[in-house]
Amino acid sequence: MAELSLPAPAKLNRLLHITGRRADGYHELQTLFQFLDHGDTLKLRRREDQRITLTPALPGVDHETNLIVRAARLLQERSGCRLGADIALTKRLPMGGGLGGGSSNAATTLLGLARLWKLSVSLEALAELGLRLGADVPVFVHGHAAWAEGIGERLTPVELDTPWFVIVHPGVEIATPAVFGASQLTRDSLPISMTRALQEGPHAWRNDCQPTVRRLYPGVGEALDWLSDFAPSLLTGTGACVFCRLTHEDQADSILARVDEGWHAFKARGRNTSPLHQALGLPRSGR
Ligand SMILES: C[C@@](CO)(OP(=O)(O)O)[C@H](O)COP(=O)(O)OP(=O)(O)OC[C@H]1O[C@@H](n2ccc(N)nc2=O)[C@H](O)[C@@H]1O
Ligand SMILES: Nc1ncnc2c1ncn2[C@@H]1O[C@H](COP(=O)(O)OP(=O)(O)O)[C@@H](O)[C@H]1O
Repeated sequence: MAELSLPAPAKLNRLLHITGRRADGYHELQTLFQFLDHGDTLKLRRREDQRITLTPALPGVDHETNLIVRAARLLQERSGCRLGADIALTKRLPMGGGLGGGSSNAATTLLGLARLWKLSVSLEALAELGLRLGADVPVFVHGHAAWAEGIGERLTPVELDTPWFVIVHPGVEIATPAVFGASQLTRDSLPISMTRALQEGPHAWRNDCQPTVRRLYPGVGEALDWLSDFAPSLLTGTGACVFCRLTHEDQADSILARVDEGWHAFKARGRNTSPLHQALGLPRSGR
């Protein structure tokens, strides 16, 4: 096998609490991650030399800083592998949208190249490597919906409801550090147990970044208000995407038919097993 075509799915933060701030400035979170059956696609082709090529380039992202290239290089270094890859990216996820597209691209690169280069490396080791690229990478590597703590790397697999979602990107770019650096951000939510969060259920779930993001980016507030007329809506991650949960696909279709022109919107189904793991035929992660 010299070529693989693999999904890099989006994630949603179905709940996100900020419970503290570490000495290094990173924030302690409690969050529920779930995947969507919508995302980017990576085509990976093995090279016999060590070059990593990527097409097309992403606007505003240098080749060497692209998370796909960084993930490939880390894996070469960690494994001592002398092979390379030509990588073609079909980008569907908005960048900086809170859907974890960059992190998911990195995870797909790690798992895909490990397969293509026939490396014997555990998911645990790949997740550790991935964490160096971003706090969200480990959940994409492990591939199961999860309750996450720490900065998002301490994962407990969970089974969540798998409704339809409508996801709206209000055309606003949000840099994660800008939200985490905001003085008004709530950083002292009381930690709750995973059991309690799951018992309370989706109607009680909130995102602690939402009030700050609303204040800093009025366009996100407009999208939240608009979507909330159809169903309860939340911000994912630090935004800019907002989403609502629906029982039937036709409800999603009727919302999509009314979306504002300046907004990008799509429907997707929640998935507790990552489409990446399904495509690779991996058994459910044992953690
Ligand atoms: C908030 C979350 C929730 O899923 O999602 P996004 O909205 O970015 O997708 C993530 O934890 C984001 O993870 P990720 O996007 O990988 O962030 P990183 O690259 O590790 O961090 C970017 C910057 O955000 C801040 N940061 C990030 C994570 C965290 N727990 N505390 C932080 O303070 C730091 O300033 C860091 O330098
Ligand atoms: N392959 C990649 N895909 C998306 N973004 C990338 C990639 N490589 C680097 N980045 C950078 O990471 C930032 C965060 O991207 P992304 O993961 O899509 O958003 P978020 O963290 O909000 O979910 C982008 O704005 C971009 O500068």
